[in-house]
Amino acid sequence: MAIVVGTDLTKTYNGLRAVDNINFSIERTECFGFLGPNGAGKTTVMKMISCRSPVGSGDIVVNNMSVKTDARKIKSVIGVATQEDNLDRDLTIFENLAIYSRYFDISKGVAKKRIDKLLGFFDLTSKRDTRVDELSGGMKRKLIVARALVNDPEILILDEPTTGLDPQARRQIWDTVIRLKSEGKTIILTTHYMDEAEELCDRLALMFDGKILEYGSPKELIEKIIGTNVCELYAPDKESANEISKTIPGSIEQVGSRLYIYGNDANVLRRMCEAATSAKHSVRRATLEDVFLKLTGRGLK
Ligand SMILES: Nc1ncnc2c1ncn2[C@@H]1O[C@H](COP(=O)(O)OP(=O)(O)OP(=O)(O)O)[C@@H](O)[C@H]1O
Repeated sequence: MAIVVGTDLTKTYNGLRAVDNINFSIERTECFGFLGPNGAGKTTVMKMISCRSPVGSGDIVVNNMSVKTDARKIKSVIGVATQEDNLDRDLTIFENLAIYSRYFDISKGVAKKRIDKLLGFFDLTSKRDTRVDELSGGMKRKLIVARALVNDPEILILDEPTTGLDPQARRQIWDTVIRLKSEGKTIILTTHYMDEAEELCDRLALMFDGKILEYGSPKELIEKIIGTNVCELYAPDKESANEISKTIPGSIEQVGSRLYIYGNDANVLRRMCEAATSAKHSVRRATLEDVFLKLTGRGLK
């Protein structure tokens, strides 16, 4: 059953259509991702879902309530881990969480129990009384996610949860998302990392220039738009890539001197490239990055 439904959603900033007539439906307890490059409109959608920015036109219904009329109630069922670090740097981890819990009128006793549980869950108990200033980037990010859970929301929004983190801290956030999902939370996340989207998301909306280009599970999207494999071919220059592309049948994308040749059978792809040119090439499994490249002519970065 859908828990969040966006219909004909548009948002314009000074004439710029940051979100351009999109439709989406997020199921209860799934992890749904908005994947797209910088400026695609992902954060703007998150702000509208969480009632932090009014919808331009169209509507979003959360738990059968419209963001236009029921913002207060919707805010009580959503937790938001924002992209920017807006923690209070002079306060400790515990104080940051305790202050936040007051916005939701949670009694001191309940808040303390919930915070202690969250600190355990996020492996931050030993840092309970440490000031935010003294935490690593990964710990701060975990604290931002923990803070989003203080009101025990049904829906957790994670806006670019791992941008700028090292691989180990990234993995910790991923494990946390997987655990929260298994506990029944609905998770909505934005990312421009295709590996993150593939690892965490049950379904995805691929966003570009304010629009949703495609919608589905990572596997469905890859199979539908690319197939199973990609041969990446490195021509000496753009002109020769152009010439080579004319001799290879099938679905091809060119970016400068590089050709991306799509197909299902790795051996067929390899033989096709070998027959066409002596230029260096390699065959690998298709990814969401390939899907983006094919749909937009550019990558996610
Ligand atoms: N408050 C604002 N005022 C004016 N323009 C805005 C505002 N917020 C976002 N925009 C513009 O809207 C577009 C979409 O921005 P948004 O932050 O939603 O994209 P994004 O996909 O989340 O990008 P990123 O990955 O960089 O966070 C961009 O062109 C951005 O400059």
